[in-house]
Amino acid sequence: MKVAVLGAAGGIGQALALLLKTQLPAGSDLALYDIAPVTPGVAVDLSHIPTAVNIKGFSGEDAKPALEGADIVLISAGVARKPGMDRSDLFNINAGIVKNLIEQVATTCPKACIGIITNPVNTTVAIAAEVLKKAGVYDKNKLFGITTLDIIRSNTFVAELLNVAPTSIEVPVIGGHSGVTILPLLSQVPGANFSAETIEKLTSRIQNAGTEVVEAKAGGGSATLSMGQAAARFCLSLISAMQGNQNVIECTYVEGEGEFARFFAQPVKLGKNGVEARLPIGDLSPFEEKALHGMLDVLKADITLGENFINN
Ligand SMILES: NC(=O)C1=CN([C@@H]2O[C@H](COP(=O)(O)OP(=O)(O)OC[C@H]3O[C@@H](n4cnc5c(N)ncnc54)[C@H](O)[C@@H]3O)[C@@H](O)[C@H]2O)C=CC1
Ligand SMILES: O=C([O-])CC(=O)C(=O)O
Repeated sequence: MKVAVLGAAGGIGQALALLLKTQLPAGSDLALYDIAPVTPGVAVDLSHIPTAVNIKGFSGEDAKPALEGADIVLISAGVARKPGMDRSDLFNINAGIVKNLIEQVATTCPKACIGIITNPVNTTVAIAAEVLKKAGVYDKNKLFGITTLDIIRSNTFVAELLNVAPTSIEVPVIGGHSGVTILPLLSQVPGANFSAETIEKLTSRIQNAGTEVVEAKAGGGSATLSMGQAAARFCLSLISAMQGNQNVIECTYVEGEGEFARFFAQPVKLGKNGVEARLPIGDLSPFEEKALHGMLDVLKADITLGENFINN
């Protein structure tokens, strides 16, 4: 199994690389790529950790040496938010970065599963899909927007309120990955009978948790360590499913049947070739129904922006 991390010298990339170096199955290969010249050094640094994971670092304009033979490609290359910015403000720079990297994926490892972390995820995933389609290698079961951070945040905040172990909670989060498009399904959490007021406040906190970190870091970036953990969880789930484990389920932003929007975060069953089945979102409370229908214009516009970036 080979995993390539693109953007590996960044805040997320380094945290993710550390977690993968220590948690990938024995015998795995881990390739780190970033335009920053420090990247081979990040790999040398991590190579001193005694795990059976082979690690190599690559820098410069060419991502292909890192991508050769990759089974999974995780992309966090790009710029992060500063206070006062919205995720959509990152589009101008990050759209081109994702386009360029996905073009290299399409020619070097077209069968790899791809996890997009770079914001705005609602849009960058659409960009990736259109680039892969143009290259004739798009497989909608192998392209994921990584929304796991929304899930782990929800788990943490709900566990705090219920005063239970954080690891005992699993909140499904559907929609997309920005503002109102992030919809935690709190009504589906067993044992959580929150009041309407608590649900409203908690939903809003989860939707704005990225901003909570951006403001707390006061100009020094956005969530990196929790995102590293979230991406590592997603990657390890995917690997587990690719290796034949059954019933590996994660919420992730994928192209589905288009019932709500072309791309939509929902629970999926992962398997040997990426998405094995898209699972129903289940019963929604009236509050969640309203929020779901309220988000769709925003989500669809985010997706169209990405599609037009490649096709117009
Ligand atoms: N999906 C999610 O839930 C989350 C997404 N993010 C997003 O992840 C992205 C990365 O965030 P951080 O790691 O904090 O930023 P960072 O600035 O610490 O790291 C980004 C890295 O990308 C590299 N890079 C820039 N252009 C590149 C290119 N053309 N090719 C290769 N590498 C390139 C930079 O050299 C840098 O090392 C941002 O867009 C951020 O908004 C952040 C948190 C959560
Ligand atoms: O808020 C940001 O800019 C980074 C992000 O996506 C998150 O922390 O959820």
